Amino acid sequence: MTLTPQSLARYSLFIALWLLVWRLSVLMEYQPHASLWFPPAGLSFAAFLLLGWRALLPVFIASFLSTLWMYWLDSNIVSIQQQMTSAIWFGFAHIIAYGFGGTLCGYFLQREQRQNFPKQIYIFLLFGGATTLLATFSGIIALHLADPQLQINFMTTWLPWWIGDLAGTFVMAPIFIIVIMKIWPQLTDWTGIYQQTKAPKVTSKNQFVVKLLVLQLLLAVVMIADNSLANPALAFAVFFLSLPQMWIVYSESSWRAIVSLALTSLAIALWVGLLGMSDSAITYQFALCVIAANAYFGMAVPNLAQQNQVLYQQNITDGLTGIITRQHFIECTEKVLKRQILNRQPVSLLIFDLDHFKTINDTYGHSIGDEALVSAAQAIKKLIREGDLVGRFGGDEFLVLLPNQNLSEAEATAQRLKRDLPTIEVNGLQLPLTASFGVIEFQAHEQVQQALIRADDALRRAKHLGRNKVATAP
Ligand SMILES: Nc1nc2c(ncn2[C@@H]2O[C@H](COP(=O)(O)OP(=O)(O)OP(=O)(O)O)[C@@H](O)[C@H]2O)c(=O)[nH]1
Repeated sequence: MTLTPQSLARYSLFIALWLLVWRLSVLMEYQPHASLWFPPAGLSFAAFLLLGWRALLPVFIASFLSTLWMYWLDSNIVSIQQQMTSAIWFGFAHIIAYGFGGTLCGYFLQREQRQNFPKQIYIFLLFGGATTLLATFSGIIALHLADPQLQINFMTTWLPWWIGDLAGTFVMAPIFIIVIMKIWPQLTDWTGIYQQTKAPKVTSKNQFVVKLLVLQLLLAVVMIADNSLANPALAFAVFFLSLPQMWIVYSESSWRAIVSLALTSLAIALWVGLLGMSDSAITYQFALCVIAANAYFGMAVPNLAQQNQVLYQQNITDGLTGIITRQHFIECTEKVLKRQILNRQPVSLLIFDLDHFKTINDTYGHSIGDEALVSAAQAIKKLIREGDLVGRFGGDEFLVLLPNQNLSEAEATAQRLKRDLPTIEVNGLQLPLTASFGVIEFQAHEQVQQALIRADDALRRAKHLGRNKVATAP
């Protein structure tokens, strides 16, 4: 790693941000060694996730300085040597857990990029949960090593510690990932994760603010009720927050959903601090983690819907010619038939096959053959009416559905298409395409498959008649 003035400035900015976030968290300490909400955990996790081992030193320095800052804020006088020892132990405990968990999480997330968004979410949640748990244990061990005289009740310490780190990581790491990408814009590999989580439709800022207000109002009602009515079960009403949060997830961009989660988590911490509700703090933080995890899975839904749409389009479109596939043509035909039967209108079907197409392939090569197929499909698309349908039957055979045309009208259409088939240019030579056509009109209650068989018979007759002909079936 070469340290340029620019990278030095970036690392310094990161350390300053870490300390600022840390200061905000310790304001919400509700139990010795446990912040109600510990966003620096999210920042360290995000840093290792994106920067890998390059985050080791800056995270260590930030954690080291925060311990010294804590001693400075604390009125207890502790020797400088003791302060340094604690700072080193805490720094190590922090970087071991977050370095290991965050870097591994980053590795697995990058492997999954652009492929499976729900899988990326559970990788994030799994590693986030395990890393914060590891950080809790390594932190408590560091606490003991830093001052063996300190009486720590492990059983009452680990859960509030873990849940604070967990909330800080689950809720804040996604925001910090974006912040870190702003500090290190060259981390472009990661922008894909956010691009693919964009909701298809984004509402106005005002609508978003209204949703945020509803969320905050509901939180205020729960908090005040929990504080004023002597019923501990009321704290569980905080799970209702998942309703407005999911409303935001489904109707806003992922960025807004993430911002809303961060604001809610900050508001919960502030309310608990303001009303002195440390007894229910854990319930609120657990609820927040569950709401955040749900919200991330919810974000995958618009993304999956978009992917589905793309797959559906690929499924119904012929890759070469861009017209619809045989299967989709049949499905559309079934729908048209139902409508036309109701309206008592005729429907006709053409099937045509390019003449001596094999010779084109054999003489000029498959790419010229492909070009001929594309030209034929595009030309037919232009020659038919808006309500007509053209599809590829397979190979060099095409289908055209003609609603509101009876057999003689459809025959005339086939003659017109035959006449106007395109000419392709090969090595400066003009090569006119010709085709043979089979035409039928749907009979009452006739199934599409039966109609296709009749049209194919007519096509074969057109071929036998010498090609470049139109044959009809009665
Ligand atoms: N280039 C290209 N060729 C294809 C494609 N699909 C099928 N073919 C070829 O199209 C040819 C179809 O030939 P046929 O319809 O059996 O016969 P033909 O030479 O057109 O003769 P007639 O239909 O009897 O006039 C075969 O040589 C296939 O290999 C494709 O997507 N691209």
